[in-house]
Amino acid sequence: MKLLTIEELSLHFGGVTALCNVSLQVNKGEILAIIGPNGAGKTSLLNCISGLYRPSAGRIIFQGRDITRLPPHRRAQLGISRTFQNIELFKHLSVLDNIMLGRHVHMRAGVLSGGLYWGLAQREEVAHRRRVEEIIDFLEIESVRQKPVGMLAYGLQKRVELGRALALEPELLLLDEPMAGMNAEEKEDMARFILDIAEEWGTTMILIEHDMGVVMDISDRVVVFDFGRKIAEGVPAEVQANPRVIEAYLGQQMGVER
Ligand SMILES: Nc1ncnc2c1ncn2[C@@H]1O[C@H](COP(=O)(O)OP(=O)(O)OP(=O)(O)O)[C@@H](O)[C@H]1O
Repeated sequence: MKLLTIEELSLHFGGVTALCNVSLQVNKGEILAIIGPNGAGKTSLLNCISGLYRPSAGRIIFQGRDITRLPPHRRAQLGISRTFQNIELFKHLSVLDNIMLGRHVHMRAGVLSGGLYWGLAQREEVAHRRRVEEIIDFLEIESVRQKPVGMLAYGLQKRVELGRALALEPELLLLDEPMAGMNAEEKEDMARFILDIAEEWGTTMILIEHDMGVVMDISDRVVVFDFGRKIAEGVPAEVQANPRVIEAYLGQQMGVER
């Protein structure tokens, strides 16, 4: 079953073509990896899906609904959540509070109604906290839950960012290089969490990743970008053996000049 359909998407920045006529489909429950050289358009695609960028042409259909013109917060309400290439957290706030912020789309009691109907606001707060605690347990960060995020090691901060994105209870989770800058052990942990999210919650994920070992291990399908165009897609083994992909990207990764 299709969760997301991208139809002939293009995105231009002045004379730069970030995306050119890209079409792809994402099935419900799958882990789709996006790979390609630097500047290929991978982050631009995620930005178009989350609503940060408005495409120059094309359509984005999520759960049968055209979301191309919806602002980011409406897409979040529909169940699209993301992490960023560079960690976007409030460094001085605790792990718990940062993840709690990810619940905002589910909060009904605003400041005013919270004051008027204190009971409702309090009940809501308790329910949200319970959910956040579950996520903290799931990500195995109980021991640092009260610590300011800025004090944590980089790998743990990345995990907190994943927690904030999960707090939205997304249908579709967009992960922009979730393992960038991590050591082997941290990468292994992150890979395990991604697989567990898919298994426990059935969350569909699109992930940008440069580490081919990780891509091969955890993704159901791989889409390859080069110069803003989709140049290949398929199951990991298929893509890895594709001569065009080897020329554009994998050869480069293995130290072969383009
Ligand atoms: N906000 C922007 N303004 C101008 N140009 C941009 C902007 N965002 C992206 N681009 C350009 O669009 C092209 C695609 O960039 P994008 O960041 O999507 O590539 P990428 O595949 O994610 O690269 P990387 O692996 O380095 O993150 C690049 O040429 C980039 O310079």
